[in-house]
Amino acid sequence: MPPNCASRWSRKCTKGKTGMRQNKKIAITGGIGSGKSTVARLIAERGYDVFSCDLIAHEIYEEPNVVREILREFPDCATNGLPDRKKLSAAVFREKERLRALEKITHPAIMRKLYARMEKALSDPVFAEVPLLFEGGYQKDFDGVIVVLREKNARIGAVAVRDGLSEEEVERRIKNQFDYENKSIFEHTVLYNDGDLAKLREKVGSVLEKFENK
Ligand SMILES: CC(C)(COP(=O)(O)OP(=O)(O)OC[C@H]1O[C@@H](n2cnc3c(N)ncnc32)[C@H](O)[C@@H]1O)[C@@H](O)C(=O)NCCC(=O)NCCS
Ligand SMILES: Nc1ncnc2c1ncn2[C@@H]1O[C@H](COP(=O)(O)OP(=O)(O)OP(=O)(O)O)[C@@H](O)[C@H]1O
Repeated sequence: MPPNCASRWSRKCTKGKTGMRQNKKIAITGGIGSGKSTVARLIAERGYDVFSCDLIAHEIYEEPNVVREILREFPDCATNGLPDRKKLSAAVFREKERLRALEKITHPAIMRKLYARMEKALSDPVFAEVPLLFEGGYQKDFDGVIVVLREKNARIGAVAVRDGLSEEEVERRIKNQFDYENKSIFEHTVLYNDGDLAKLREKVGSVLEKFENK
């Protein structure tokens, strides 16, 4: 089924106070390499609209306002007058304060774009992959949250291979993320990515049933 096709879902969008269509918004989150994008793809395959903050995070580097602010805050991370992702990455993942400064610029721009897209989405529910949901306190803006959990060594190995990073570089990113292993996440829908892709597909099916029947 093509993405954006909501026709097979019997659930109709409800109307809010403004009379505007209101679709239920579900965030997909989890640590680096946990399988968020894979889960997002499996959900999209079933015809739901699914957005990705990772993709939007790349798009905003085309926005003149964002570029200007990043260059002002990180003049040492430019190449040919534009923000250089490699230099930024080397700077921010080593120093929490610099990461917070970058996020202060990027997160509002990312979330603005995401909310605008979700408002226009056709499917109900609509999903969004939001890697830094808890770090940014954005969970309150969603009607539901799916937390994808995967064993740490499997995450590190998969990301190192996928992105050509060293295991130390992956661990550095994990250290800057929400501690899914020690924090209470069990009020949300937890999806354990602890098997092969077929098993994950099955689990995604069960989770979707839960949201369809709510
Ligand atoms: C620092 C940047 C330039 C590094 O770019 P690079 O191309 O090397 O990595 P990329 O963007 O593909 O991210 C790879 C992975 O790193 C992790 N990561 C990215 N940003 C962050 C962050 N702010 N905190 C912790 N982990 C992060 C994510 O798991 C992500 O999937 C870039 O990640 C960035 O602009 N980050 C700030 C925007 C942001 O917070 N993005 C997260 C999605 S909401
Ligand atoms: N159950 C699984 N079986 C085999 N490979 C998997 C499984 N889940 C995820 N992977 C692989 O692990 C890697 C990381 O998964 P994915 O990209 O979905 O994670 P992510 O949480 O979106 O990562 P990031 O935070 O870096 O964006 C990918 O190469 C993916 O194909």
